[in-house]
Amino acid sequence: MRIGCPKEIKNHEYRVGLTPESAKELIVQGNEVWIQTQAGSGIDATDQQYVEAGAKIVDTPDEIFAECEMIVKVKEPQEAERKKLREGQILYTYLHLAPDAPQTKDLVESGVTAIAYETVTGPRGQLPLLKPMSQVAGRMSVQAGATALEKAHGGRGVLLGGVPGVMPGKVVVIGGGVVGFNAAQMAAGLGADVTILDRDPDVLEKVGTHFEARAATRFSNQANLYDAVCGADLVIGAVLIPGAAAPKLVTREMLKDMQKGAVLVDVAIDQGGCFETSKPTTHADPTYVIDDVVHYCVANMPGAVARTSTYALNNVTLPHALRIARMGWKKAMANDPYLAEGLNVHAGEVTYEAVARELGYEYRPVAEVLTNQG
Ligand SMILES: NC(=O)C1=CN([C@@H]2O[C@H](COP(=O)(O)OP(=O)(O)OC[C@H]3O[C@@H](n4cnc5c(N)ncnc54)[C@H](O)[C@@H]3O)[C@@H](O)[C@H]2O)C=CC1
Ligand SMILES: CC(=O)C(=O)O
Ligand SMILES: [Mg+2]
Repeated sequence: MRIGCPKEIKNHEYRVGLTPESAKELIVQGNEVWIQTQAGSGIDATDQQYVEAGAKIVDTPDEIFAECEMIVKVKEPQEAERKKLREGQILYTYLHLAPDAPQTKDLVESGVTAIAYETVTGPRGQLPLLKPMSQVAGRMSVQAGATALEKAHGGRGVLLGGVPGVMPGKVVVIGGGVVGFNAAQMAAGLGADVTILDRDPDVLEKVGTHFEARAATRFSNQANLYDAVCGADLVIGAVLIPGAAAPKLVTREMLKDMQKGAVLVDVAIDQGGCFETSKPTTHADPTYVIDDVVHYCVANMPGAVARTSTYALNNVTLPHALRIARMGWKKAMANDPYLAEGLNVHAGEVTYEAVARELGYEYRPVAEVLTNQG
């Protein structure tokens, strides 16, 4: 198979879909790999390293989108990239379609076969292709929140760990999954006063057992959320209903009762955000203030630590890429129901139920697509 990897074009996105090492694995298996010149510059991977791995360097994304059977990326295709997608082509990347009607429309109209990293599952229902980036974003969320809490950045002027004789900052983490767990680890490590809310009793048990006295756990209902959020210095939004738009758990109304200069970091922004007042921001201009509450809503947080993130991402995306290249996507999915969960759009139809429901498309189950000949 001819596989192409364009340079990412989202604001301050420095990751790359394929490292030179991953390109080499695909090439050793008999595939052709085309890399856009400078695609790896954000992680200091040179064109020469890709050439040594056996890849071909091409000048423009146009050549890649026109000639390659599978496109491997990191972020959802931007508008300019979507215009280049073709029927029958495989797009393998993060998509986050439920809150993104224009992207979904373009993918449907292009006829592309779009596999979303974030909805590929694992044997215990986990999201293994989302996990490493959630680990990164969870850890970064505390750094981002700590910076935003500084007075010069609009925050309350609170040091999360406090100092001897002064109370630490209060960190509230909504959602105790991968992002939430990693955020709590960082916050507790700094010595902050940490509370984790979730509505899944198993998650509450897991985080409660892990953190013991270093973090409190609370069931996520409206009363507990209100109480925790209004007393917080830093709130981290880390909820997920896989493939669906995030529920709005902190309303505009609640901001008025929050502390002046408190910070909301909405990691769930890629699924539309879990605070009513969230709107996507960029690394170039990451925060804005509403009702004296600082909002940080960067949708590609791991892009800022591109080196760590690219290698962590490639570790989990490459095995599936190798299988798709070896067998074709249909056979690879027929052999692996967890990969099949990743199919979001195929040949003009939406094949992921939560996305279809959210955006009003007819849902075409993947099983039907896979049994269809051709
Ligand atoms: N902004 C960024 O750069 C990045 C964003 N993310 C996003 O972060 C979000 C969280 O991802 P993960 O932690 O991997 O998901 P996860 O599935 O591991 O955890 C989500 C948790 O939210 C909980 N939850 C669901 N509804 C809830 C509610 N009403 N109240 C409290 N908890 C609730 C679930 O029980 C689960 O424990 C996703 O939207 C993901 O795409 C991930 C990586 C980077
Ligand atoms: C998961 C995601 O959206 C990211 O890593 O940018
Ligand atoms: Mg206020």
